[in-house]
Amino acid sequence: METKEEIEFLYDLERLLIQRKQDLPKGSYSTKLFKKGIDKIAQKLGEEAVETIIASKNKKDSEVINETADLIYHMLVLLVERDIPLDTVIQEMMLRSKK
Ligand SMILES: N=c1c2ncn([C@@H]3O[C@H](COP(=O)(O)OP(=O)(O)OP(=O)(O)O)[C@@H](O)[C@H]3O)c2ncn1[C@@H]1O[C@H](COP(=O)(O)O)[C@@H](O)[C@H]1O
Repeated sequence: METKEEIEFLYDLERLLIQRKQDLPKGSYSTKLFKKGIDKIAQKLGEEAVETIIASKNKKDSEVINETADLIYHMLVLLVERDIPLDTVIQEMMLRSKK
C-alpha cells in the first residue's frame, strides 16, 4: 500500500489551503469558504458527512470515495480556518494508538 506519497499530498494540500486563506485569490472555491467563515465551513463539513453516510449505505464504492474526498477536503479547510495544524490531529491519534 502506498502511504508516504498520499500523506505528503495531504500536507501539500494543507499548505495550499493556508496560502488560500492568506491570499484569498479570486476564482478559488477555498477562498469562497474562507471569506464566509467558520459557520459556512462547518455547515459544508456536516453536509459532506451526511452525503458520505448516505453513499455508504446504498451506493457504489466510487460514490463513497467521491463523498469521502469532499469530506476530507472540507475537514482540512475547517482545521486551517481554526489554525489547527493537521500534524496535531495526527499526533493525537498516535497518542491514542499507544494506550
Ligand atoms: N479537494 C478539493 C475539493 N473537494 C471538493 N471541492 C469543492 O467542494 C464543492 C462541493 O460541492 P457542493 O455542490 O457541495 O458545493 P457548491 O454548490 O459548489 O458550493 P456551496 O455553495 O454549497 O458552498 C465543489 O465546488 C468542489 O469543487 C474541492 N475544492 C478544492 N479542492 C482542493 O483544493 C485545491 C484548491 O482549490 P481552490 O481553492 O478552488 O483553488 C484544489 O487544487 C484541490 O486540490
